[in-house]
Amino acid sequence: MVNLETEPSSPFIQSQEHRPKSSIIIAEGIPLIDLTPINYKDEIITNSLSIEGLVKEIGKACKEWGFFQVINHKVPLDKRERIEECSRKFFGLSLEEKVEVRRDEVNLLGYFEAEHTKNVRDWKEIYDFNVQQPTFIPPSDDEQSFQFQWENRWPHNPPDFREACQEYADEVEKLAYKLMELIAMSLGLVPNRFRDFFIHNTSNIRLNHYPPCPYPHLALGLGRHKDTGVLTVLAQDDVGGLQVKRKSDGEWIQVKPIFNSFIINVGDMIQVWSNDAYESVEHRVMVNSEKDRFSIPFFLKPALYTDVEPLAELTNDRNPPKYSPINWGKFRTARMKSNFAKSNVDNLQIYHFKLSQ
Ligand SMILES: O=C(O)CCC(=O)C(=O)O
Ligand SMILES: [Fe+2]
Repeated sequence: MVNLETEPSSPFIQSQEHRPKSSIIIAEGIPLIDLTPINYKDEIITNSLSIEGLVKEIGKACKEWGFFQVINHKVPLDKRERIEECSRKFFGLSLEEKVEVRRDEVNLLGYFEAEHTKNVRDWKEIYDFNVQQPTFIPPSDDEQSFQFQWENRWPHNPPDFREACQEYADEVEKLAYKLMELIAMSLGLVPNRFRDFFIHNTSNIRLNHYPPCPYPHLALGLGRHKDTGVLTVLAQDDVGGLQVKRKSDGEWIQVKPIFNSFIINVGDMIQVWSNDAYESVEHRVMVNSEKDRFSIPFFLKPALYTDVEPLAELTNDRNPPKYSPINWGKFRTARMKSNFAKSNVDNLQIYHFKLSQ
């Protein structure tokens, strides 16, 4: 095991300003939203009084926090427990077995134990799979001759791993689409405004394992970052450690685990579509010296060929578009290339597409 106290050059060590403080703020926390009013089978939500209230709550949470928690979301608990169990079993395997499905330079799906965020190594191991298979790959153009591969790598153990992952993915994806309808309505758009962007989606699920760390004052499970996609639906266990940067004052606020709830956050692409009405907010994960922590984010992402730009309905002469179009496939490829290696250049961010006003 690495000793961070005696190895000041260890890749895990956060610079002074990014180390977690010993006093943590739990405060009021992010808004808690009850989704009971949405009765989703397959039909699009129809407007009613209770839905109007829900839409307002969601709009306010997206504006003020970029984060909220939901309960009564209809994702069956047994499916969530099944994937959580499979995740524990998979990470409990020997390293030799896990690296059989390890990520490589052309296919970034599978197991990985050496992720860096902002050039500092995270105290965690992960497993990624794509929700839609096969992933639709648009033909490459001259600018982008490099193509990543997108095939899931399923481990043999535990034997029901693949089934548990796919079953859970179906359920959590439905919830994400319902939330996108509510978010569309909160922006004054028709509920299905975003639907077409996801026909060939590149959404993925990540299993995160944060082992106990003897140096929680020096390292982070996951360094500060914003999610690049559209929307994240996160299942965290009861250990806690996720912190969100509060927009009002920049303080790091701990997100209290609530049994059978999901944490939802706005990603960079909603920020662009909404022309900054809803901003993607920084978050990070603290480690602790005693307990393993597990979490499972679902990242809703558009098709690779999507050009993401401020929506026409949300811009006008007084509020002109703040971004030039961002091609999701190119953006993602640039990010994935930079994720792989430690580098000193800042990776591609949406602010690089900001138009000067
Ligand atoms: O583990 C968590 O609570 C958060 C994970 C996260 O932010 C991410 O994987 O992007
Ligand atoms: Fe994140």
